[in-house]
Amino acid sequence: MTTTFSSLPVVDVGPLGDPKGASEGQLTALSQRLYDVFTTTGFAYLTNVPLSFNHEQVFSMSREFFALPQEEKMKLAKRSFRRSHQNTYRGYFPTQPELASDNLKEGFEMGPAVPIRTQSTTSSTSKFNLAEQNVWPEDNLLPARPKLETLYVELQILASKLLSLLAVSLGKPADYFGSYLEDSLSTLRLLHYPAVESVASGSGSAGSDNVKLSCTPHTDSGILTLLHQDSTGGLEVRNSSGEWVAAPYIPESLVVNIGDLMTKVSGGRFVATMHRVRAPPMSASASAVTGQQNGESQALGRISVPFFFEPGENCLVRSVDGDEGFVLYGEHVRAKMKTWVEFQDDEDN
Ligand SMILES: O=C(O)CCC(=O)C(=O)O
Ligand SMILES: [Fe+2]
Repeated sequence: MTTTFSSLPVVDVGPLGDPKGASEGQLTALSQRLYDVFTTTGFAYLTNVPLSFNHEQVFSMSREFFALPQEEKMKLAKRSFRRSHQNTYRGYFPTQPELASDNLKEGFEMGPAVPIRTQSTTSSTSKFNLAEQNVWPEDNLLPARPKLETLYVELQILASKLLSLLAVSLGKPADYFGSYLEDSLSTLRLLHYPAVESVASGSGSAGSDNVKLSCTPHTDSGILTLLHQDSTGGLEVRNSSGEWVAAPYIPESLVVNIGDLMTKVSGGRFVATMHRVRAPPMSASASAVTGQQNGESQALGRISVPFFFEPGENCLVRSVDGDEGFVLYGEHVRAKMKTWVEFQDDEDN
């Protein structure tokens, strides 16, 4: 159950990056701490994360992508946006102001760089190929590509370390989630929320319900999300009293949260907490996509970079209590996609 928290807890995961390896005592303490936060808030900040890129580097990789001319981004559009394209799951999605003005975001999604070889058992009737290869801009239009690929690998390693700790916290061996790593489909998503004209800077309190949103209230559908957010702010998390609690920027931290499927896996112990993102005001200057112009920072919105840890398509996902049957991850994600705005078009999934 979510609790009536009024701020998100901070978890120092420094020991995970210790080159000498974390001690047994440190791992036990971290495992217990993660259990505590995921059974109460379902959300936390992670500090001292073992990644080679700092925030400025991550956000500049992302800005590099969004600063590409729209026609270059549209060359990478998923098939729901460009019928002639082959890519269905990876690639670019543009903003959809008509379909979803309260979900105003453009994004670029990448999966593993190494091709997935295992044949899917869930794809025969679906038009989505979850195991498809990444798409990238031509030539040297995106020099950040190798860094993004490295970031992906490092986030996958961090997620797998966190999963080991969670397994132990649930009374299972540290390698209990090993099968989730096989042909894992994890997604690194670059998101840009354009600034919205009608939003005054600093308007409305975090608790207010009457606010303009750029990402509607939702729970994440999968296992675990690791989020880089820039200093614009706007992420809010709902507590058990229904209040929206601000999750402001903490320099160099990642936000971590539990997805719906992990709630099932944990036998209902871990909570997938509802969250939303407020529309960035025009005066937000943290994440100018095109950078400095005439010496002034351009107010172009918010950048965030969620990494969704996803098992392989054929992974059997079941409760640690062994009492609820199982779901194939591929089936789970295909069912969820029908509800996501960036996969909507006029055909069935
Ligand atoms: O941009 C954010 O801070 C959150 C994004 C998010 O919740 C999502 O993509 O699932
Ligand atoms: Fe989310």
